Amino acid sequence: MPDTAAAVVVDGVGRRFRGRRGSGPVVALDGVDLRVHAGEVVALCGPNGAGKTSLLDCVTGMRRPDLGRVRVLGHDPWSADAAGRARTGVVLPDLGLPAAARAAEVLRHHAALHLHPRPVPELLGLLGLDEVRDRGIRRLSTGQRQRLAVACALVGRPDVLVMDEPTAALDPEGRRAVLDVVAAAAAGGTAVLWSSHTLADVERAADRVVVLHRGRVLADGPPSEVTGEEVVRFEAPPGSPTAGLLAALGPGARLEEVVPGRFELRGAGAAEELVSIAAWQAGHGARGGITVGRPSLEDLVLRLADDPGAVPGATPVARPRTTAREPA
Ligand SMILES: Nc1ncnc2c1ncn2[C@@H]1O[C@H](COP(=O)(O)OP(=O)(O)OP(=O)(O)O)[C@@H](O)[C@H]1O
Repeated sequence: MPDTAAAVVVDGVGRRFRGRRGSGPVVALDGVDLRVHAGEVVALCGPNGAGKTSLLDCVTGMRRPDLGRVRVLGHDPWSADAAGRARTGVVLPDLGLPAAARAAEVLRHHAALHLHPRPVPELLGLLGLDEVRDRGIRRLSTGQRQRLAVACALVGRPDVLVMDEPTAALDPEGRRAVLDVVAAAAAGGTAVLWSSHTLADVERAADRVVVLHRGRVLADGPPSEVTGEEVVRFEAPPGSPTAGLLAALGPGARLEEVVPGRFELRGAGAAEELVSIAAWQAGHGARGGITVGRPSLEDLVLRLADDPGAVPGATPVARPRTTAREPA
C-alpha cells in the first residue's frame, strides 16, 4: 500500500522548463518519489543541476509540478491557504530578509505570525546571534544572515522544515549550531527536508539521504547504505592474473583492476580477505599498501556525473575489467 501518512509525500513528480530557442525542454525532475516522515531528517544531494531546488520548490508550493502529486501534511502545497503554509518553515538560498530591519526585529516579526512561537531570545542564543541581535540585516555577514533565516523558519514550531543549502556559507561552529537546532526540531516531531553540498554535514545529521541526478532519484537510504560497501584497495604489477586470488576469496567477492596496477575488492567480508590478498601480492612480487575504506558521500557525488552506476541501486553500468566469483 502506498505510504500516504508521511508529512511530505512526493509521487511521480515531473517538472520541465522551456529550453533555449531551438532546443528541447529542460527536464528538471523526471518521476521523483519521496517520503519524509514526522521526526525524520532527509538530505537531498546531487551534483549542480540535479533538480534539488526544483524539487524543494514543488514541496514548498512555490512551483507546481507538471506531472505527479505533492502533499505536505495531507494538502497540496500549491493551493494551501495561509494557515497551511504557516506549518512549513522554509529557508531559501536568497533568504529574503529585509535589508533595513534589525536581526531581532525580523525574528520577532516572524514570531508574531504564529500562535505559539518559540521565544526569540532562545533561538538567537542557540544560533549564536546574541551579539548581533540589534544589528541591521545589511550589516550582517552572509553566515549570520543564514543563521537568522534558519531561526525565522523555526520560530513558528513548524511541522515541516524545508531548507535549500542552509549551511552553505557557515563556519564550522555555525554549521554545528544549525544542525543541532534542526536535530532538536526533528526530535520534537518536525519532518526535515534539506538540500546540501556539504556532504560531511549530511553524513553526520541526516537519517536518510536521497541522491538526485538529472532529475531522478538514484538512491534513497541511510547515508552509510547509500555510500555503499567496504572497498579494499591494493597494488600489484599491472595485469597480474587474478584467477588464483578470486579462487581464494569468499562468495560474492568482486575484484576490479581500476587502473593498471591498482586493484579494488568489494563484496561481503571483503575486509576479512587481507591475508589472501597479501599472499597473492607476494606471489606477484608486490607487498603492502592495502587500505580498507568505505566511499564517502563526496566520492559518490563526484563519480555521479559520468557514472550513475556508482550508486548502489542505480542503473548498473558495464565494468569491462571486473571479474567476479560466483556466490556458492
Ligand atoms: N527557470 C529555469 N529555466 C530553465 N531551466 C531551469 C530553470 N530552473 C532550473 N532549470 C534547470 O533545471 C535543472 C535543475 O535545476 P535545479 O536548480 O533544480 O538543480 P539543483 O540540483 O538545485 O542545482 P544546484 O546544486 O546547482 O543548486 C537544471 O538543468 C537547471 O538548469
